[in-house]
Amino acid sequence: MSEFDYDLIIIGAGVGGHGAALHAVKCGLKTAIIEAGDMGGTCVNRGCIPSKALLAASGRVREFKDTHHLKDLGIEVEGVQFDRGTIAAHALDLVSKIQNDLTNSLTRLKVDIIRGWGKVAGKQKVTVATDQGEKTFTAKDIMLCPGSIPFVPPGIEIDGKTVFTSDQAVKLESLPNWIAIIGSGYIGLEFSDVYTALGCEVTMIEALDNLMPGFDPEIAKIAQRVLINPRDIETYTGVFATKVTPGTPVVIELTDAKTKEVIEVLEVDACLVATGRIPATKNLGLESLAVEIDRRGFIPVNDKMQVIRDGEPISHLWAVGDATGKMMLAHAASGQGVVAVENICGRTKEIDYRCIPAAAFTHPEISYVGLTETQAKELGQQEGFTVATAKTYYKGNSKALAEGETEGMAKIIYRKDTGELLGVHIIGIHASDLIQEAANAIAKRESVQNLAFNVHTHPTLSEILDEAYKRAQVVGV
Ligand SMILES: Cc1cc2nc3c(=O)[nH]c(=O)nc-3n(C[C@H](O)[C@H](O)[C@H](O)COP(=O)(O)OP(=O)(O)OC[C@H]3O[C@@H](n4cnc5c(N)ncnc54)[C@H](O)[C@@H]3O)c2cc1C
Ligand SMILES: NC(=O)c1ccc[n+]([C@@H]2O[C@H](COP(=O)([O-])OP(=O)(O)OC[C@H]3O[C@@H](n4cnc5c(N)ncnc54)[C@H](O)[C@@H]3O)[C@@H](O)[C@H]2O)c1
Repeated sequence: MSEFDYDLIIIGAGVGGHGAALHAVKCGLKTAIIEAGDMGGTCVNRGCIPSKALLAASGRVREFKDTHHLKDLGIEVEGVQFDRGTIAAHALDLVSKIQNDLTNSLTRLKVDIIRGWGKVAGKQKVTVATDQGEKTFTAKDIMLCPGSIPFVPPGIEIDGKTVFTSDQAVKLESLPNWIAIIGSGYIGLEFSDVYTALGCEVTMIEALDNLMPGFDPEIAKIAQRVLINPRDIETYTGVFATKVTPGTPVVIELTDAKTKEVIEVLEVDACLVATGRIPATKNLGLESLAVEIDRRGFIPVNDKMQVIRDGEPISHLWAVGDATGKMMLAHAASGQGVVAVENICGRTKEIDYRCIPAAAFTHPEISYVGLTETQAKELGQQEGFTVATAKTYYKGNSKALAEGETEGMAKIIYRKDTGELLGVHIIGIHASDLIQEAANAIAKRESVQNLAFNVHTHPTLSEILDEAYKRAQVVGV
């Protein structure tokens, strides 16, 4: 008989907590998961799932509206009709299905689901504020997976109707004629894709000097040409939205990032605030173990996912997911969860962020894995190697030509001496699927010259990467 109620208690049933719980059961750990809100967290309820459902429907509308493209394939479609409410319902139904599947997968595996607000209450102890009062549980190990919430800059007022974050946008309650989107990151980009496909006019406001600052600059340039310029999108860069007042109209004060002077006041029908996310690490009881969150509120962890205090791991305390601030992605969260459980079971494992891919599910898509060219060059300077790149284009690929979808590029970044693949960046149709091959290669630290021996199916888009590996020139071997 164990001295603890559980081997593992997980706080937060988002994808991080869920991934960890499934792996814990597989490893024979008696596991409980605590959730105060919706089972499945952000990804299932307010993130990946509903946004991809909206992108799927709006992407089809965009396709059917592209009469020139269809005509080239010999197809004529007259007048595309869509129903906003049904598109919104498709997203909502999918959320409900996946939420149920996720909850059932836990109950089937006999993971105890405890509903309420969980807090660390000292070493190997948690309390939960349930509907029946506070309960205390002990566990050999505790894993924190509280996730993140939208960041709303000061001066911006959210009313949830005319000024909102992605939490409300995924419900697609209206299609404003003119919507301002603040931020040109993942959420800004994906929602500009949805809104423009469904006929809304978009004004995109980005504080930094370039749109999509998180992406490789060459890819961002193509993205601007393909995803922004031909669409009903007006853009501001180097400009902060310093004051946003909800209402009819929504009033937005724009301030130059350098001069700090108000340069314009916009009046629009609605405003989506997509300015990043912050960790949900308040009221978690971290002080009971003297854990100090960092300046931005993230829980400090090492690559084994142990929580760090004064540079040293705290025994039996783990954290994964958005709250660790490493890579705010669903699959990164569950990958971290698996790593933590492996270490809990005594098998040393470290997370390898280099091989975790990311994708924006726009039409066409953008994806990447590993280092950017700048990061690779910095590493090269530190470690004494030269970096090279090779690029291939969708317009040279038979499958892309057959589809009539020739906008796009793949760029590979590698060590010129050993050929080790360091990073891959893709824009074009199915970029989110194509990146996985590169992620697997980087995980094994494979070289481009070996990757070039892999035979790819013809005619497929995968030949875009095949061609890039073959074009790469390695001098050291
Ligand atoms: C619009 C949008 C689209 C996205 N699209 C993608 C995508 O396509 N691909 C992708 O990889 N990522 C995407 N993401 C990011 C992804 O949703 C997150 O990276 C992921 O949800 C993080 O998982 P998590 O488990 O760390 O946290 P969360 O999913 O935020 O889950 C944390 C859970 O913990 C609960 N909780 C918090 N504190 C407590 C407490 N003290 N007690 C009890 N319960 C608590 C919360 O209620 C929540 O349910 C998207 C995000 C957004 C907003
Ligand atoms: N497909 C996906 O994987 C996916 C999709 C959506 C969200 N996400 C995750 O959700 C997180 C949040 O997404 P996001 O798009 O909100 O954040 P982001 O960090 O990707 O982009 C935010 C952008 O807003 C800009 N910004 C910040 N404050 C501003 C202001 N006051 N005025 C103008 N611009 C401002 C920033 O410079 C940045 O470019 C991301 O980190 C991402 O990991 C992932």
